[in-house]
Amino acid sequence: MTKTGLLICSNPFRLLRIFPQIQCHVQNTLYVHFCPLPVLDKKAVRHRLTIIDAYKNLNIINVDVRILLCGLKGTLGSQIATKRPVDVIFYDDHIKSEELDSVVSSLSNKSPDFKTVFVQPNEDSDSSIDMKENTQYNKVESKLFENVVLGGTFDRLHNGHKILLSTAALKCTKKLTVGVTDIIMLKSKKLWEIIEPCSTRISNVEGFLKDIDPTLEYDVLPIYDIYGPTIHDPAFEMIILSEETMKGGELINEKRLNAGLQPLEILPLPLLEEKKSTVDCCQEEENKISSSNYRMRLLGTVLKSPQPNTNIPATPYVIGLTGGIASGKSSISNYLKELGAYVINADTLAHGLYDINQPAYQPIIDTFGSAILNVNNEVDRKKLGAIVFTSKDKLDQLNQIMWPLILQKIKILIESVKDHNIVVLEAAVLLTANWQVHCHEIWVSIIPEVEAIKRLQERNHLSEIDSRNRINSQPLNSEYVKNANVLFSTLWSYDCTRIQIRRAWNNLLIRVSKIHRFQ
Ligand SMILES: CC(C)(COP(=O)(O)OP(=O)(O)OC[C@H]1O[C@@H](n2cnc3c(N)ncnc32)[C@H](O)[C@@H]1O)[C@@H](O)C(=O)NCCC(=O)NCCS
Ligand SMILES: Nc1ncnc2c1ncn2[C@@H]1O[C@H](COP(=O)(O)OP(=O)(O)OP(=O)(O)O)[C@@H](O)[C@H]1O
Repeated sequence: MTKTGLLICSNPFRLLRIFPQIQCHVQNTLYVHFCPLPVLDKKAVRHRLTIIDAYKNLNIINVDVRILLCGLKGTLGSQIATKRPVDVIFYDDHIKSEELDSVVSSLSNKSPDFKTVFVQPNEDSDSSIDMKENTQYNKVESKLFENVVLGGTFDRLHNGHKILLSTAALKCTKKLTVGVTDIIMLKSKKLWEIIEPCSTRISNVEGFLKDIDPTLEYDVLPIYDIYGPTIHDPAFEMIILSEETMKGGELINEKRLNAGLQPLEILPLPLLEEKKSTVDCCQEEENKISSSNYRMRLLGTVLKSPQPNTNIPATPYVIGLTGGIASGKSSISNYLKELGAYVINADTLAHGLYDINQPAYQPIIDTFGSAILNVNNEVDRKKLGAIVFTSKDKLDQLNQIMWPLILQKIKILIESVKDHNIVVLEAAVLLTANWQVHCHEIWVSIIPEVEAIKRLQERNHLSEIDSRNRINSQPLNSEYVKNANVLFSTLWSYDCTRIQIRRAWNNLLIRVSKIHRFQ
């Protein structure tokens, strides 16, 4: 298995018959270079369109495919400068030996021990229509523009993004501007908390573009509204949009006209559909290839590797499960219990401490007065909640009494666990109380604030204001996510929650068994 491959292909229409032959030999990146095609004839235009079909059908390979544009554009200069060093050069049976030699010598970034490997397409027939021409794209005429612009979020660059960017680069002859949405524009998106930082997305877009076509000038910049620079710059001539963002294109042109600028020519591209797998995939995923689907698939996986915690015993392995109010922690720990974990619930421990004769009883009366008792002289948690969730000082006072007592109970319980390897410590206050130091890893559940309010109104019969007060007494989702080794969201169906938990549990068992093997 090699990290990076370069496939020299004689004809874009043969790609799909060649890919299966080489996918098992490449681990990370596969560059594709087409031997130069005649420029500006009808066939060349069709070949350009084939890029769309190629990326569309390449989901089968789990590698980062990058189709180099120099062969298609006829702009091959003296060098093919890939960002990553090429370990293997594959070439098909129509590539002449002098063409192979020419590409090998013009490839500037090769591993010292690179190899060349001949690939025979899958079947013997020499059909050149392996990828059916997509009539949808035949409307795209061959007109080229000096200055092209497009925008997007570009989280975790996928084939849909690659089509947009490649089409823009193919239509462009001088400067390509890409607006990348800043995080402030994204807070209504699904799982926005794990969208890559804007700087990472910018550098990924720039890196991809420079890789596929180093001959153009690029300006990849953050944007803070849907317009970015499009409404001020007279130089822009064309904008590439996906079907979903057509409305944005119309708004841009309205503003341009109002500012006395030429409207942009609009090239809309259809969204790429994605076939859903029936296992290990939430049915709520979107039918198109999308970054939100990618983010959903990260739920239950390790987002950040846990660092060994040598301050606590290796066994039992303690997972701190936390997240905002009503984020589904109890549902998650119930399922983890079914899977074999020992669950400690900090809320339940706290409740027990309020009983008459238990250590919190008297300090609570001393601090909050006997008005918080009910007719049976028991602590009325509803009354206490109404006081502490509307006053930060009061909540701090309660925490100062309760947290050391709860922690004492937690430690005793963890020490007493004999017949379980994995303990789940469920606590909304895990991070604020600094109890993560008693855990080996942190698992976090998040839901959007509107959903938390809805659940608190339904489950706890709280008013919207009381719900907000409770939410505001806890860290923001983004704060929880920063600390998460594994992330869940219970925003969708119970089935979807279970898929995430099974994924996390299966991975956890592998991690834990490795740790125990090395002891
Ligand atoms: C204030 C109290 C009496 C309200 O009791 P009530 O039965 O209405 O709520 P319950 O205990 O089930 O808590 C529900 C949720 O409120 C949130 N919450 C509870 N305590 C806190 C706190 N100190 N800070 C922030 N959020 C909290 C959590 O999301 C919790 O899951 C109770 O929550 C409490 O004793 N809190 C202080 C002790 C504590 O920190 N417990 C939480 C351990 S995770
Ligand atoms: N897909 C889902 N997975 C889990 N819980 C869900 C889901 N959909 C809705 N819920 C509901 O969300 C509510 C909150 O769940 P749960 O009680 O597990 O949250 P919690 O984080 O433990 O709350 P608290 O912070 O109050 O202890 C419950 O009423 C639960 O039924």
